[in-house]
Amino acid sequence: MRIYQSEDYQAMSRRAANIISAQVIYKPDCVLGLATGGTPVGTYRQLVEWYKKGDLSFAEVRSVNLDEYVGLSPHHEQSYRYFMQDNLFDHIDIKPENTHVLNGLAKNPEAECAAYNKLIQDLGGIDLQLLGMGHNGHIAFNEPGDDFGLETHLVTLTDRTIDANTRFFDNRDEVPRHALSMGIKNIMHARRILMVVSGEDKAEAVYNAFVGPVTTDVPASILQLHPDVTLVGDKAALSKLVEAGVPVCG
Ligand SMILES: O=P(O)(O)OC[C@H]1O[C@](O)(CO)[C@@H](O)[C@@H]1O
Repeated sequence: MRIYQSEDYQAMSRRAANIISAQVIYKPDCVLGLATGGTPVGTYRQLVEWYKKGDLSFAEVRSVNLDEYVGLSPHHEQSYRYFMQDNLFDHIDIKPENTHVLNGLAKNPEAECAAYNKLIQDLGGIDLQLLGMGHNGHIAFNEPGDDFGLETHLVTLTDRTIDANTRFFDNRDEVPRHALSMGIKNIMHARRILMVVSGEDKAEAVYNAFVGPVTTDVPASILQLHPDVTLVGDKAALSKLVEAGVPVCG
């Protein structure tokens, strides 16, 4: 596992975008696993900037997103499909048919999840999976206690996640209670994993995930068992790791 410590959010975003760029340059038709949430926004902004400068092309890239809220249409401003269009897809040359986000309006969520697992397999698996992490150590919407063996599945969000995501909605009641999410098994099958973390409020989760025991209580702790993980964080988010003496690259 490699840990890169960046001065601040902007530097962290640039570093993460560099890693994604390298993946796209080395394998132009790679499969990128993409994430939503506040943390990767700066990474996407940087990728768009480089694309606009002509440094990068996504023309052959395929993408699969981690999760989607149940009940939100792709046009809802808080849906993850909307987020991806708004933050990345609408600004680069990725082909619309090559971008994949779970359908939160699927009549049969189980069939939607099964089809998504097959899609990932048919694409040849994920080359690089970008991840953020929740305060309770969740990755995608895999909440504490969820089975590590799950593939894409229907999730009931925890109160803590609903609280954390209320900032994106008008009020707490509007936050969906369910989501469709890739499972830990899908994530662990990605060839490479890139996690981005920012802010002091994530420091404890980062510590628990990478220094604590591997346990379903902290879903991200499973990443300790993945052979190719890169963690990119700002100083604040990595502060407890550094205090504990975990070696980090500058
Ligand atoms: O980057 P943020 O906004 O802190 O979110 C962290 C995590 O929470 C989620 O947004 C889901 O609640 C994930 O998609 C993300 O990895």
